[in-house]
Amino acid sequence: MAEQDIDAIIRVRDVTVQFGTTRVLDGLDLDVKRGEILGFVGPSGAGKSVLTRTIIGLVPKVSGRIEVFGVDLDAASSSQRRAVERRWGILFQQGALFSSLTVRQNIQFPAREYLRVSQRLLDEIMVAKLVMVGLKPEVADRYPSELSGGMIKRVALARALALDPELVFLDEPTSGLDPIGAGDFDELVRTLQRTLGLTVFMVTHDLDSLYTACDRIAVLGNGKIIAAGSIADMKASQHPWLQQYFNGKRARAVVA
Ligand SMILES: Nc1ncnc2c1ncn2[C@@H]1O[C@H](COP(=O)(O)OP(=O)(O)OP(=O)(O)O)[C@@H](O)[C@H]1O
Repeated sequence: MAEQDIDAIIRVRDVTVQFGTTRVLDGLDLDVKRGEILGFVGPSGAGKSVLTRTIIGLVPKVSGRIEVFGVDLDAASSSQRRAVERRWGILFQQGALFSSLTVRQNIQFPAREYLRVSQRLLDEIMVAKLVMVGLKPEVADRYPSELSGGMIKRVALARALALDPELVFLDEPTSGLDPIGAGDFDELVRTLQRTLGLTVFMVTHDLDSLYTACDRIAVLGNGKIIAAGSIADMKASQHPWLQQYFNGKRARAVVA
């Protein structure tokens, strides 16, 4: 086995997904390496969320193979699958929090599902995670409707971190935040990734996030990865979508 394969926390091979006759992913290959923040971009509707949901097993694939932590999730037993799920955390784009649950209940949700521990320990874990994402323990008994957009994202991140994951999926984590809030969130993700040694798979449209938070970028187009590499690689690409995205007006605003 090649060394880069050993370091791939997520390995996607020849994956095809379609809905009815519409093929969204078409023989897609992608590696996410241990300890990196991979920014996953592409045109709206290209299938970024579909790939994320396919990796975590929420969308069935027509063909192909996906390994997470070296485990082929199709071949895994339910207990092996649960063991893998226990090692990842997810921040979904929509419905980031359960609106009928308090912050405390939201953050404790995964722990209740996967751990058999006392309420006291659950509360300790919850407070530790709130502090980790820069929130005060006092927000624990508020409902999502009583929080700002930035606080909701932070609570959702705290919930994603509840089980001390090694891998985190973030689906457009900065969408809906103002540029300062988004910048703060990027910095938080970067800091947590460094201190906790996380591997992060981040779907984003946010050019600032790609510049400041991501180690590597993969671009989805026509159901496949059309480019993967550094910002410099993206800017040097002759692909029309990459040219427009990384060298267009908005890109210049970011680097100016
Ligand atoms: N459950 C589903 N049933 C049918 N079609 C679906 C389903 N989920 C996604 N699609 C279709 O798959 C395509 C890719 O959707 P997806 O949400 O992954 O795009 P995306 O790249 O994440 O877009 P955006 O950047 O706008 O969030 C879209 O055409 C979408 O309508």
